[in-house]
Parts: sequence; structure tokens; C-alpha cells
Amino acid sequence: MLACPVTRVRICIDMFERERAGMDDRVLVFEGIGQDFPAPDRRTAVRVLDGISFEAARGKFVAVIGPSGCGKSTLLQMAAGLLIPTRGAVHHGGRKVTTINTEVGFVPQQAQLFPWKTLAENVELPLLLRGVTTAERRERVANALGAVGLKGFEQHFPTQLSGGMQKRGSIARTLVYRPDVVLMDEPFGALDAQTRMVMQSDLQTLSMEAGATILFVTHDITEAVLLADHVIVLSQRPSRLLANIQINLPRPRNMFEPFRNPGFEAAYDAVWTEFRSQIDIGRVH
Ligand SMILES: Nc1ncnc2c1ncn2[C@@H]1O[C@H](COP(=O)(O)OP(=O)(O)OP(=O)(O)O)[C@@H](O)[C@H]1O
Repeated sequence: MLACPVTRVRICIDMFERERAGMDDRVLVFEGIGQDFPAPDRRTAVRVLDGISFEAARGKFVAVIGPSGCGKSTLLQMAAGLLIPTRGAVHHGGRKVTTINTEVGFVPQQAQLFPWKTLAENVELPLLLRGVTTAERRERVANALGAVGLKGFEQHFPTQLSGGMQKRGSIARTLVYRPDVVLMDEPFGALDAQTRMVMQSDLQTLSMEAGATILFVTHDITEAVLLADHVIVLSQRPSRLLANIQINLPRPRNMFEPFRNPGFEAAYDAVWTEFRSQIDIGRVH
């Protein structure tokens, strides 16, 4: 039986919505991004990014790697709406980012917890700002702290926590409001090697469970290969996209013994082959 006109319209809208939802599977889209900054003399401009296009699908982990100063953090700032590109556009959830994007989470290089607040108060803050009720805040803070292994430290102040624990706190503070996109700017750069591996392993578990899309800036090829579904390799300034490499290693991946992951060597080689031309390795072969 044919549907009545009103029902047909509804079906069409549903199909359109589904189609749009399909398109929205590309949660974060960088489209022809270019960025010029004023040079120190203020009369000329420095071209930092030049025609960068890539996308991150829902729930995917995308790592961005490139030489120092090529504009990796600048890309994250654009996704967060802290900077509007000179050319091109960033789209989040199908909408062009034109102002501060409060829908994304941001984990900076330093933990940046407020020293005068307890860990629980720090993690609760984004929920307070969003007007979440007391009971729900309590539950979500407990869950977020549990997820990053900090249960029992709720009443500690940041100075009473190790660097790794502060970093976990910073991640909990981001995950607590359940953003669909999490931007991470070299979050483990300042940690010792051992803590770093543990944090990488935990992040893999968290990202698999949370289903969030993660855009992760790093200098470390091993870290990029172990964590990511795709590795974006950028060139030196003016930075162009050298390669978008798919990493098909099965999950969960072993963060502690990278070489034990079947296919790790080939994936590492694929990234290194693109990246090596961009760093000054002198006579090292
Ligand atoms: N607001 C700004 N004004 C002028 N220049 C800027 C500004 N922000 C960034 N830059 C310049 O743009 C370039 C890219 O900076 P960015 O921090 O994005 O690089 P990066 O790849 O993240 O570097 P690193 O790997 O060293 O952290 C740098 O040369 C930086 O000096």
C-alpha cells in the first residue's frame, strides 16, 4: 500500500536525515586549509599551512605528525575554533567552525588543572559550566575518574598528584562531558617513557570504549602507528599534506612491545618513508 502524502514526506525526510547522518560520519573535515601569520616585521606574512585537506570519521583515531613548527597545533586550534583559517574551512558535525567550538574536547600538552581545586572539582568544572545537575555531576565525575584509574584521589589537589596522574585528570576533565571529538596536543610528551606507555595503552582502551573521534598531535612515529587508524604526515613549512596512511593493525594493540604487533614494522616504514625527507638527518642512513 502507498503511504499517504504526509507519511511520504516523513519518509523522504527520514531518508534525507539518514543520508545526512551518513555524511556526518565524517565528523571532522579539514578542507583546503591555509594559514598565513604575520611575520615579525608585521609587513610580510609567513605561510604556515598550504592546502591541507583530510577528514576524521566517527570514532576514528587520527594522528598528525610533522616537523616542528609545521602547524600541527594550529590545525587543532582551528578545530577548536580558536583560530579561523586564512583559506579553507574546518567542518565539525557538518557545520563550519566559525567561532569557539565548545562541542570538542581539548587535552593540552600540559595538564593545566586548577591548583586551588581538588581533582574532583577540576573534573566537575565543565559539567558545572554546562548546568548539569548535582546528582548527575557526582555520578559522571566518579565514572570519569574511574575510567582513567584515579578512583580514591578525588580530594587530592593537583600538586599532590604525579605528572602522569595530573595528565589522567586532564583527560578525565575532557571525557566527562562526552565530546564527540577530542583534540590532543602531544598529551604525553612531557611524561617519562614508562608512564607514557601506560597512558598510551589506557588511551587506546578509553578511545575504543568512548567511541569518540580523536585528533592526536605527536612527534613520535611509534606512538602514531600504535594508536591511530590513520596517520596524517605533514611537510615542513609551508606545510602540505604528504600522506594520509591507513594503519590496519588489529586492536587491541600492544603498546609495551610495539614489534609484537603483526604488521607493525611495515606500518612504521610507511610513515617513516614519508617523514624522513622532512627532517634533517644529515649523513645518517
Ligand atoms: N598566533 C600566531 N602568530 C604568529 N605566528 C604563529 C602563531 N601561532 C603559530 N605561529 C607560527 O606558526 C608556526 C606553526 O606553529 P604550530 O605551533 O602550529 O607548529 P607545531 O607543528 O605544532 O610545532 P611543534 O611541533 O614545535 O609544537 C610556528 O612557526 C609558529 O611560530
